[in-house]
Amino acid sequence: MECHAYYEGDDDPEKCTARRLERFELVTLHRSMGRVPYGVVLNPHAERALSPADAADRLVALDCSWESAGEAAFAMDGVHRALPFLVAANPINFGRPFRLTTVEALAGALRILGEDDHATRVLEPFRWGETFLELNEEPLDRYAACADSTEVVAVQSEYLE
Ligand SMILES: C[S@@+](CC[C@H](N)C(=O)[O-])C[C@H]1O[C@@H](n2cnc3c(N)ncnc32)[C@H](O)[C@@H]1O
Repeated sequence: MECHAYYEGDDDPEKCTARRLERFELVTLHRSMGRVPYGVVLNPHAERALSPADAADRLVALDCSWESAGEAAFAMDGVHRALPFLVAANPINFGRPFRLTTVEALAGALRILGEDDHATRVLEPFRWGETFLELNEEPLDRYAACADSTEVVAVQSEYLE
């Protein structure tokens, strides 16, 4: 699975997970929207939740600050999908649902799509990376066993109750 990110460059470069992934050759960063390839776009505003039915060979994230991650920022072409309830393990938003870093979003998506080894690999450069998979092990296993987005949303509703 190819991992891509559009890099907006408005977040603290020291803490930016996409830049770190690029250094480890685990993601391809694009600095122009026009160069972002077509794929499954990880978009928290998308209507449909990601599920194993989303046969994908390319994931695309938008790396920017949360302040500029409004709906309009996700202007790239592709199949837009939101990640279901998952909890952040990064130190800035630890324990907070839905507000994932770029690497957590990519890893969560890879796990839901059955690419477990790849998910582990992208998290390796982060000291809290393993914690993300541990914290979310049960929901990730359950989402990965779903047939489609409707089932994923049904599982998610149990965590939101
Ligand atoms: C807003 S950026 C913040 C990046 C952060 N500065 C970093 O260093 O990783 C996080 C990106 O991850 C993806 N993402 C995060 N949470 C998500 C969710 N709940 N559903 C879908 N995509 C999500 C989106 O592409 C989003 O733009």
